[in-house]
Amino acid sequence: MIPTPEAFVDACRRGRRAADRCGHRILVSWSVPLPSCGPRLFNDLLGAVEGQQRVFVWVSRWSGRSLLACGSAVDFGSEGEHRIQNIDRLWGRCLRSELLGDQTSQPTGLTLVGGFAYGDGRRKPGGFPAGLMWVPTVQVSWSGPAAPVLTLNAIAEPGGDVVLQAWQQIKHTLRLLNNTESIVHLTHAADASPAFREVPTSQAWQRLVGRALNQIKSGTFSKVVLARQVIFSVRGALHVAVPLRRLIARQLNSTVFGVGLRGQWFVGASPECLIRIDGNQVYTHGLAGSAPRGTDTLQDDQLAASLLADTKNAQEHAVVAEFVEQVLRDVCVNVAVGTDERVLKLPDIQHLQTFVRGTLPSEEVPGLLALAQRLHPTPAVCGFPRAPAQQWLARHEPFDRGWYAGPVGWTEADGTGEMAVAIRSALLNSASATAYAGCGIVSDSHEAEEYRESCLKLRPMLQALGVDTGQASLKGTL
Ligand SMILES: C=C(O[C@H]1C=CC=C(C(=O)O)[C@@H]1O)C(=O)O
Repeated sequence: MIPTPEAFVDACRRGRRAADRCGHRILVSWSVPLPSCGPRLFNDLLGAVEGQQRVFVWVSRWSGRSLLACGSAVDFGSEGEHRIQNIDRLWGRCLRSELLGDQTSQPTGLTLVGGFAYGDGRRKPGGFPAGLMWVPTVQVSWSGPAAPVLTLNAIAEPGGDVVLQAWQQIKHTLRLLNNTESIVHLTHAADASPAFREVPTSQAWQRLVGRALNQIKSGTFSKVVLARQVIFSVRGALHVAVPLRRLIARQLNSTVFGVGLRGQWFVGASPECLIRIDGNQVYTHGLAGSAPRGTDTLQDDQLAASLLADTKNAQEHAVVAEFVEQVLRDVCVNVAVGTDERVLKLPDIQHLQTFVRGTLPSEEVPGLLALAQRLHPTPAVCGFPRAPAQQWLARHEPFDRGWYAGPVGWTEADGTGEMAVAIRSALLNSASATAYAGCGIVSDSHEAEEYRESCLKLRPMLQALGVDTGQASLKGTL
C-alpha cells in the first residue's frame, strides 16, 4: 500500500551521511501520494490511530486541509509568555540547519503540528504541556479532492542505524494503514455519564459575572471573557474516534481538532480561525457576540437580525474585530475587512463574525507562529484591554484553562498553515471528560443570559460525547 518504500530508506541513508558530515542530527522528510480514496481512509484511520501515544487530527473548514498524524520524530516544547515565539525559533533553526540538505526544494509534506495552553503557567504534572509542537513520524494529509499524501519523517543521528529504523517505521505505517478496517468496527463509544459537576457552580459563575460587571463599571476593562468547566465521568473506555467522528459529521462550519498525548485527548470543533497563511495571503477571523438558533427559519432569521442590530453584541464583537485587524495592519499590506457573511450559523448557536485578510510583504516577515503569538489571546477569549482582563481572570477564574482557548494547529516549512482558537473543546481521559465554555462580558451583559449562552456553547462537545442534553436532569442547565 505504500508506493516505493525503498525511496524512504534511501532518503534516510542520505540523511545519515549528511549527519555524519555535519556532526548533528538531520531531519529526513519523505512524501508520496497514496492511491486510496480520501474520506474513507480518513474515517478508518481515525479508529486505527486513537490508541497511539501521540496523535494529531485536523479537519479544516477554512482551508479544506485534513491531517491525521501519529508519533513524533522531533519535539519542540516551551513554557512561559514567549512559548509560541520560542517554538517558532526552534523550528526555524531546524529548517535552516537540520533538514536533509540535498533537496532542491522544500519537502512537500513536512508539517509541524501541535498547540499551546491558553495561559503561560508552568506545566502541571500529568497535564497537557504549556506549548508542544512536533514533527510526526507518520502523517496522512488531504487537500480537497486531491489524493491523500503519506509523509514519513525520521531523525538520522551521526553513526545511527537508519536502515533498520526506516524499515521499522514502514512496518509500523503499514500496520496502521492495513489495520483500519478491523479496528473501526471494534470501536464503540463509552458515552459520558449524564452525572456532571460544574466548576464553578452555576450560582458562583453568575456571581463572578456580577463581579466582572462591577469592574467594567469602575473602568478596569471594557470586556472580559469568563469561562466555566463541566466535568463528566466516563463509563468504560472512551474511544476518541467516536466523538471526533460526531464533530466532523455535525459541526460543518467548525474546524475539528484532536490532540492525543499519552492517553489523554484534547478535542474540539472551533468556529474561530486565529490565523491562516496560504502563500502570501494571511487570514484571521473576529468572532464574538452570540444568539441562539431559532426553531424554524423565520425565527432563526429574526434572531440573526436582532443579533446584528444589538448594541451589546456589537460592542462585544467590535473589540475583537478591531484588535485582529490592527494585528494584521502591523505586518501586512492590502488589509481588507470582509463586510459580507456577518453571521456564522452553527448547529446550536449563531455568532457575529468579521473576516480580515492581508498580504505579506515580500521582505522578511513573521510566519504563522509569530503571528499567532501576536494575536493570542484575542479579546474573544480574554478581554480588552488585554492586561487588566488577563490579571482579573488569573485571580478569579477558579481553574486552569489548559489548552482551552489556546492556539492549536499546524504549519509547513514554507510558512503555510492554520491555527484555531481552541474553543468548543474538551479534555478527555479514561475517567472524565471536561468541557469548557466562556462568554464575553460587557457593560450590558446579564448574569442569567450569559449562563444560558455558555450552555449553548457546551452543546457541540456534549453531543459529541453522547450526553443527552434533552434529558430532564440537564434541561435548563446544559
Ligand atoms: C469563548 C468562547 O466563545 C467566544 C467566541 C465566540 C463568541 C463568544 C461570545 O459571544 O461570548 C466568545 O467570545 C467559547 O465558546 O468558549
